[in-house]
Amino acid sequence: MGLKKDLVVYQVYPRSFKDSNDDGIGDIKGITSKLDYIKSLGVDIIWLSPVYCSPNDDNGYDISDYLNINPEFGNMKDMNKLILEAELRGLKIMMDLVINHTSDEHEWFKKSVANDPKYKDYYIWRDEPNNWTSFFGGKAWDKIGDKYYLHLFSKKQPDLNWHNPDVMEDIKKVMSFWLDKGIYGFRCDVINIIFKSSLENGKKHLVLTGKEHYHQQEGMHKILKELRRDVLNHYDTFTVGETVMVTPKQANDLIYPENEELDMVFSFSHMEVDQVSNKWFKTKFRPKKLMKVLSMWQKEVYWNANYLENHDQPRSISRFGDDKKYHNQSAKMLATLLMSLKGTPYIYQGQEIGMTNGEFKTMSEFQDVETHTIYHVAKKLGIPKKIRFKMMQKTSRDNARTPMQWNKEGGFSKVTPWLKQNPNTKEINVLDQEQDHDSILNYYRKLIKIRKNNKVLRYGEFESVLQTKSVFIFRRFDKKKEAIIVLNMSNKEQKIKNDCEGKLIINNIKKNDYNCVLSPYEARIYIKEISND
Ligand SMILES: O=C(CO)[C@@H](O)[C@H](O)[C@H](O)CO[C@H]1O[C@H](CO)[C@@H](O)[C@H](O)[C@H]1O
Ligand SMILES: [Ca+2]
Repeated sequence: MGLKKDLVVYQVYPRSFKDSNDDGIGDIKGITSKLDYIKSLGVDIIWLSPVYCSPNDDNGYDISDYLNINPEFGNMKDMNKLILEAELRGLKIMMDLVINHTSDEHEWFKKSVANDPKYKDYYIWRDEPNNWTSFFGGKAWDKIGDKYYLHLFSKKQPDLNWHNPDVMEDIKKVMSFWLDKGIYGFRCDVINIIFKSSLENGKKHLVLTGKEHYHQQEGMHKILKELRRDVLNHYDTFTVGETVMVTPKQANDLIYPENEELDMVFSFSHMEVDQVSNKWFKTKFRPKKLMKVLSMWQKEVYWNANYLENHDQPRSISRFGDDKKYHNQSAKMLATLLMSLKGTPYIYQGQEIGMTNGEFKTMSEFQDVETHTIYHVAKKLGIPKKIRFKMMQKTSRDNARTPMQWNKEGGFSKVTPWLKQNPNTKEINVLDQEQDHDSILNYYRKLIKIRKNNKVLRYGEFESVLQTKSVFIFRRFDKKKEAIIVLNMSNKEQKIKNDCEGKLIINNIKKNDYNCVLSPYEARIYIKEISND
């Protein structure tokens, strides 16, 4: 995979990044206007969440035309300019490939409903639904005319029928279209559920009844091999799969080079350390659980796609850190963790300045389809109003989607944004942090530079050294060098047995003496030569 392993990815959620035409919605010209900022972070690839035509039932993850740009975000000319201007700055663009489903307003679905001979089997139709349930809660089937169609997400996101070779051919054309435009690769949305082996009833579960019939099926591997052989291998590409409920073994099956499928996958185990049974039932965060899960994936998986945030998860500082008293220290501690793990690091917009969860006061302030459908399910389950609203405040994906905070006033748009801006933009914003040498933003820049200048942090093996209730120490090593990463993941001072050896190359708390007492959320990286005598 060569140099791909060196690259750092920055995820942009276009709707919330930068509005260039004062309609309160982020757009492509807005992203182009911030390319110098993105470049200044030291990242190499921009992952763009969907910018294709979409009725926005699921904010673009419901695509009605794969070959055209959502007018809310601009047009193809704007997109070509973004690709060109990025290239001029040595930045690559990765698109979101959403091929488990389309929008119900996509031509293919309209023709399928109309029983057009070519398209009638582009989707999954049945006379009677089975008992499968949707990722967004509720049943996974809806009726049009006398037939039911499957939708594992919202009812406006009908699943494509991947048993149909015409679907494969059309998706190959979509991928080639964008690669011919100079796109560097794809983040493949829920790619390990696209092949439904059978439509039998599933074993009943609180969430995702039926998953055994579509999760990680053999047919999926065949599809990925064909897309690799017939499209991706004809270009220099980078692919990462979003693979829900994946195990380390299943991840390796998808990414081992000899399998010719994907370069890496996003797993979810570390995103489930503060919940019971599903993401809506949150529990107290115990750092040791995160240490354990991350260490297991570091040890068992060929190459990891490391992330702590994305557009579907609440902000990491509000989950795993302290977004008040120790905002600066804990954001930097989490940054040190992310950039020191073995694998490709993904930074989500706003994470580099320590953006926190949103400040939603009423359900009407939430825009996310999943938040509203789950709130409805919680109501039907008899969960009291106050509790179910608190659940949404903690778990809603909108926590990650509040407008990017460019300055004290916000700076995302001159008009009221599509989603409530977090008033703490007064304290947490790019402009202030640009000018503050000790800011989270400048700490991320230092970390990314250190990772680029230290091969051991990019390719070194991983070994966990210490995991206590609060302290995580691990090492990265190769034949010549060793890096020791020391993290206090708690808001209390912690003592570690012995002083760390080697040269201290970065730390997040200014002190006179870096001894074996770690301040709250303290982080350190030491590097030392390995002597072979
Ligand atoms: O976050 C999730 C799992 O905990 C789910 O909400 C999410 O639906 C799942 O991970 C799949 O996400 C992807 O596909 C969805 C359907 O396209 C889209 O809503 C998400 O934004 C996307 O990341
Ligand atoms: Ca706009």
